[in-house]
Amino acid sequence: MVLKIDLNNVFHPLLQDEGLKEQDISSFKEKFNKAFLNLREKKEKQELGFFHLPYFPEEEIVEIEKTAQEIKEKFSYFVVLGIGGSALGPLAVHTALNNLRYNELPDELRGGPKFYVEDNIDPERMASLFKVIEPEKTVFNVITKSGATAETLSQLLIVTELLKKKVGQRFTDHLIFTTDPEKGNLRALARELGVKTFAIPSNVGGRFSELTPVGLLPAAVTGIKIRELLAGAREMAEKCERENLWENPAALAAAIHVLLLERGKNMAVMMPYADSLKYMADWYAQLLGESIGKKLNCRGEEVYVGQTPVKALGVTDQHSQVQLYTEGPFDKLLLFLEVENYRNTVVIPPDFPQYAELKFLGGHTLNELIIAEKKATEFALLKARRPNYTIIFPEVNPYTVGEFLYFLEAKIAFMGEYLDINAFDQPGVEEGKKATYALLGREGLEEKRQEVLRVQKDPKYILS
Ligand SMILES: O=P(O)(O)OC[C@H]1O[C@H](O)[C@H](O)[C@@H](O)[C@@H]1O
Repeated sequence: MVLKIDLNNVFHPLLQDEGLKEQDISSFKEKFNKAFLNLREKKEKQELGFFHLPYFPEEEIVEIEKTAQEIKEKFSYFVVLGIGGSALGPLAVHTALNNLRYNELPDELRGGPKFYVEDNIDPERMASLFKVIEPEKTVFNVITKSGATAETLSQLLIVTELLKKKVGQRFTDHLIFTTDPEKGNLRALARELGVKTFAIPSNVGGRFSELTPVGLLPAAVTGIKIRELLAGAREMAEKCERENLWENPAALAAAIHVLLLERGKNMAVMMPYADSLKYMADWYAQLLGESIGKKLNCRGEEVYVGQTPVKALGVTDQHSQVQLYTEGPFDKLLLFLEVENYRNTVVIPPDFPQYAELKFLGGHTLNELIIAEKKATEFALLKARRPNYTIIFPEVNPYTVGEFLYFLEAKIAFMGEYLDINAFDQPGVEEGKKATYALLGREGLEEKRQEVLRVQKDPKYILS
């Protein structure tokens, strides 16, 4: 049961000039050959670690499984403290593969402890977490690739104080760190305190790190078969090695994105028709947004390139955003996520004579209805000349999720090459980070603080 990628509605004649022709892909072959060789070289030189993650070392998998088992036996709550690439993957995979009401299930029906991913530092949210967990029965998995993210480290300080109050010097038994093997404050702290720590390979950036302990430990703790996730990723990795553009799913999808971007499709909507895949659109938003949104190309020229990620949910957003997608500006490429076999079937009862007008619904299942609505929306968009493509999950399971994650990561790597940009950095977020530290009074940033404060707000533009 493998993932399928249906590209019909990118090449369909009904799209007229809004779509692509097969010749467009043929004329892209030279770019592909160059990108393919570049990526292969970067892979061989160990510059791009995510390519190697499906082949994660056996001893590390065993260690993750062993730790997960110990956590399940000893703790009732597992809390991830992390943000961006250190939170979106764990949340997306958990939502995809565990029961949608996981935390509400009785203990015997859950795969592990209650699970929370605390990315935002909204004080109301943090305070409310402390109302539902019992710190003495909680393990906090602090995840940060850089080991330096202010939000995550603030959370660490907060939970350390809480734990010290509740369990005294044994507070380190309630912490697990996941961070760079060498660099950053968290690694230094781990050494000093003797906290159990997992490493994120140094050549893997945060948003590409789901198949490292960042995602694998939380997944294993909540009962997800991580070996299946990796096996799915391996199958996709092999496909993304194919040297023929038409047969290489990541390279082909990336070519489609870039060709359509050149024709003004500067927005990329991801619309899963499954609540379980809802947070995949959040994970993908970071992957696409941070990787492809760039001011400079690799030669230092100003290019201001990017494809704005848009998150939607089928069928919910049919009743909210689809009007815009069908009739608004011709600036979007849509990616649907379709599920062939949902893990549950719900029948719409057939015999309610008093509801005569609803007869056409009765006897079907919600499964048929949601699939029909997806196909109908896809058709309506096609008729409105809106290019779209679909990733089909025969079923949402660890194997297909592993394939899916790797496919999108490899697609982004190809897009970066085609566009001649560095898809693996995020210089645009540094200014804001520095300004935050400056406002909080960090040493050595007085000049920055003054600069931020000089940008005065004009009261005439503040209405109340
Ligand atoms: O994992 P961390 O180092 O804590 O980083 C968390 C996030 O921080 C940043 O703002 C970066 O732009 C993201 O790419 C990253 O995922």
